Amino acid sequence: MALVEAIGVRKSFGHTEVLKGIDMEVERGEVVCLLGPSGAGKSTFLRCVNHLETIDAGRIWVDGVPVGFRASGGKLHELRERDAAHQRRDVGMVFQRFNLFPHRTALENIMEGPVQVLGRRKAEVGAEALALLERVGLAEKASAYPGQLSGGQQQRVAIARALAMKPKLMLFDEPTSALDPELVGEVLDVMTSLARDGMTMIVVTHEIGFARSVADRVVFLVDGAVVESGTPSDVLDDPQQPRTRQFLAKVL
Ligand SMILES: Nc1ncnc2c1ncn2[C@@H]1O[C@H](COP(=O)(O)OP(=O)(O)OP(=O)(O)O)[C@@H](O)[C@H]1O
Repeated sequence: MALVEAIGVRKSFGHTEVLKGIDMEVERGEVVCLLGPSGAGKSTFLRCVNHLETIDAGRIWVDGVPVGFRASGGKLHELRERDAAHQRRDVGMVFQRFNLFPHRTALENIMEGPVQVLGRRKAEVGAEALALLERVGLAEKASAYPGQLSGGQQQRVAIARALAMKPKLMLFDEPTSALDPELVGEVLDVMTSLARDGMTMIVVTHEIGFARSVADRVVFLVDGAVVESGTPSDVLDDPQQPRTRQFLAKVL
C-alpha cells in the first residue's frame, strides 16, 4: 500500500464544495508537488491529510490507517478530536507562516513536540534538536528567539521542529510564499536535501523550478479536482489540459 492513499475525498465549507472527489496516492519516498490556481483546494487537501479538517466523503489512509481512525488489536476505532493529535504525530506540517512559539528559542521550539507531546526526556531530546538545527544549517542560532531570525531562518527552524517528531510524511503548504525572494532558496535547499534523503513529501508550491527539479510527480488541482498528474517534464513541458496550460502560462 502507498504511504498516502486518498480516494474520492470530498469537502465542503457551507454550501461550497471545495474538494470534489480527490484520488491521490503517494508512495514511500516520493515527492509530489501540488500545483494549481488560488482557491483550487490545495491547502484544504493537505489539511484533510493531516486531520486538521474532517472530510465529508471518501477516505484517506496514511501508512495503512484511515485518517480519523486509530488501529488497535486489528480493529479501527473512530478518533475523537482530542485523539487526532495522535495521528498528526506521523505527519509533519510546515505552513506558509512559520508558527513558531515567539517566547521560546529555536532549540526550545524544536524540543517542544518530543518533550510535551511524546513525553521524552529533555536531555535526550536536546542533542537531537541540535543535530536537526545543524541539518538545516542553523546550529549557531540555537539560543535565538524567532524575532531575532530572518523569515528564511524561521522557516528552517519550523522544518526542523516538524522533523523532531520523526514523521513518516512531511506536508508543506506554500512554505516560501511569505518570504522575501532572496530567502526562498535557502528553504528550498533544505527541502531538496530532505527529498534526496528519501522523505515522503507533499508540497503545495508555486515554485515551478523546485517542482521541475525535485518532484517525482506533479499534480494539478483546479476547482477541487485533479485535472492532470504526471512527471514534471510531462506536465510542465507538455501539459495536455487547457486549464493546466492556462495556469502555467501565468506563472512561467
Ligand atoms: N475554514 C474555511 N471556511 C470556509 N471556507 C474555506 C475554509 N478554508 C478554505 N476555504 C475556502 O475553500 C476554498 C479553497 O481554499 P484553499 O485554501 O484550500 O485553496 P488553495 O488552492 O490552497 O488556494 P491558495 O493557493 O490561495 O492558498 C477557497 O475558496 C477558500 O476560501
